[in-house]
Amino acid sequence: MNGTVETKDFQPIERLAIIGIGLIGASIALGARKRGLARHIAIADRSPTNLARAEELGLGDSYHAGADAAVKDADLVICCVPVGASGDVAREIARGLMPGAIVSDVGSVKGSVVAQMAPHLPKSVHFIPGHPVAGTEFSGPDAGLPDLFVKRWCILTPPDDVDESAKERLIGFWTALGAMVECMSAEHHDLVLAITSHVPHLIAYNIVGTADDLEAVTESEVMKFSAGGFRDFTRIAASDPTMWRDVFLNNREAVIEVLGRFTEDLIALQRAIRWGEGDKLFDLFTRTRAIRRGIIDLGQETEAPDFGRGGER
Ligand SMILES: NC(=O)C1=CN([C@@H]2O[C@H](COP(=O)(O)OP(=O)(O)OC[C@H]3O[C@@H](n4cnc5c(N)ncnc54)[C@H](O)[C@@H]3O)[C@@H](O)[C@H]2O)C=CC1
Ligand SMILES: O=C(O)C(=O)Cc1ccc(O)cc1
Repeated sequence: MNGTVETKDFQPIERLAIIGIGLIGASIALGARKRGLARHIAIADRSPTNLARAEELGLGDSYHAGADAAVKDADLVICCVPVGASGDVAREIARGLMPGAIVSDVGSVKGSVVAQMAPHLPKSVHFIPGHPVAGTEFSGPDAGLPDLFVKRWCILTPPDDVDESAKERLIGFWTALGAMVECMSAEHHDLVLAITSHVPHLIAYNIVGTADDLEAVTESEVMKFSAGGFRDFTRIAASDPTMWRDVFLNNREAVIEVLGRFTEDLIALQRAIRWGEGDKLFDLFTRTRAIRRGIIDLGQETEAPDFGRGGER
């Protein structure tokens, strides 16, 4: 366990309930413990194996097979399950929630999570969905990292009539975990993430599948001659199948919109290669190089730790 880090100006949460103790739930638990952000961390998971492992790792203070027991008296509840399970969790916790509690989540899709959860939650709680844009290709409680969110964005999608003090409290929590917070609508989030995360993951799954299906190239050749680009795709394509199945099924519209644009642009590139239009290729590659350099100038590539590789085990 890492030592406690002083976090100024954040009044600790009395009882933090984490529902789903996988990569993200465990990283929140470890990060909150390290920084003294919660007096009691209650953990629930429907997998007895993951719950037992969380207890072995000492991720929390109490462990519950049922989410309803974990949320009792909790002032902050964070749902950290695959997005397709959000509705089930909301239904399960609804009756146990304390009036005035903040209920949030970490799902990679927001519109569908709101549609699944909001109808079940009592009006007496503050529902403020969230998404830390940080992760790795690993899953389960062993994958948790206390500094996963440091210098990473966390997007919140508060409703228009959000209680401002509840919103500030949640922003304070994520900031104390080391994240930078930005608010936007759920719909906008889903479009932005479709292009920056969801479609890139789909491309990785597809190219690794295509390589695996190529009869003329053996699997050992793929492994042996993987140059940098392909290796990066294989890391992404090792991401959790349940989580990513749920992402695509729950962000259908935005993913299909972005895929349509992507396919058109790919066909244009195919044409340029077929007809030897080197200028077109050169112009695009020049434009994309500038985008990468812009990301580095923003400090998002050099300063943030590379958990993708560092966390490999
Ligand atoms: N993996 C990543 O890099 C990132 C994931 N996310 C989002 O975080 C959420 C969790 O992802 P991970 O932590 O990676 O997944 P994970 O697979 O590591 O953990 C999910 C946990 O939820 C539990 N669970 C599933 N259904 C449940 C239910 N109905 N009740 C209680 N527990 C249940 C599972 O047993 C498992 O322990 C997902 O919604 C994902 O979209 C967000 C940012 C990054
Ligand atoms: O491992 C990677 O490269 C990721 O992209 C991690 C990730 C996965 C899902 C998210 O919603 C946010 C971050």
